[in-house]
Amino acid sequence: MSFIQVRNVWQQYGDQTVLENLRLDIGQGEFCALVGASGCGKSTFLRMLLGQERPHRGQILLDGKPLVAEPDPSRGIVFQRYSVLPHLSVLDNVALGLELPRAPLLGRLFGRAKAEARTQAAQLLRRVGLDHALDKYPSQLSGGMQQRLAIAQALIMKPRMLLLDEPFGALDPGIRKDMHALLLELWQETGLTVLMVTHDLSEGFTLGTRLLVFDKVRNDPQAPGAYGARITYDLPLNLDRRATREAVAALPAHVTGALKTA
Ligand SMILES: Nc1ncnc2c1ncn2[C@@H]1O[C@H](COP(=O)(O)OP(=O)(O)OP(=O)(O)O)[C@@H](O)[C@H]1O
Repeated sequence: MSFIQVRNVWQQYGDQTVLENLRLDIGQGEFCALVGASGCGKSTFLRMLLGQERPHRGQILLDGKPLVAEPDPSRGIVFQRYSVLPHLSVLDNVALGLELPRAPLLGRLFGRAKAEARTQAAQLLRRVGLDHALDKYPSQLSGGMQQRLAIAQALIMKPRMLLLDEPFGALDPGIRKDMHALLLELWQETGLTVLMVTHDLSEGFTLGTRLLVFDKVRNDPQAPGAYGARITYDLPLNLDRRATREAVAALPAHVTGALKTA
């Protein structure tokens, strides 16, 4: 059974149909790049997967069960900008994700639990290359560093699905390349299912194991809101990389641990 099943999903706001009849199966560990014209509903689709909004019609299933229409730790999201909290340090931005669910009233843990949350956060920040910036504030970070922080913030909850809405759109080409490498490494290591909206087709081709093209094929000038976008192309990509990841995932843990250290 597919991890994500999208069954005849429609979305509309007032009398404007945005998405029509999306049908899609996504397996655990796929990396889907979503492309399409501006305004055709890609972010709307991510918001439905996140549980921020419900489909107007149709259903989304996760592991065969209806998706709960509220944010849930199994789903992490990174936006192009403004994902991180400006008044918290880098370390606190990431540790907060662990603290909030465990201490919902005060929002903070104390003693050993707090130390553990901070140690875990610091380890992940080292993994994304931010170990030298734990006490800095987001405004003191470059764009690339802020996105590393946003990725760490999303990953600390160990989500199964990572949703990325043009995460590298505001970055310089050199920094983008570094971020691509980091994202692929994290994807390879974690078995995450990734859905990434991008306006850069080459980025989609480089990173994705699958390219989903959203397009509005029907248009009625008399009723501009009548039709929405559909997925018009669903192309498999980078099959070698997918196969490599599957082969790595099949190796015993002691071997992969040694590989990572190496
Ligand atoms: N909450 C909302 N209420 C009303 N209309 C909305 C709402 N959210 C999105 N829309 C409309 O739905 C359409 C799709 O928007 P969406 O942001 O999903 O497109 P997109 O493909 O992600 O665009 P872009 O590539 O420019 O980010 C737009 O016309 C937008 O104005």
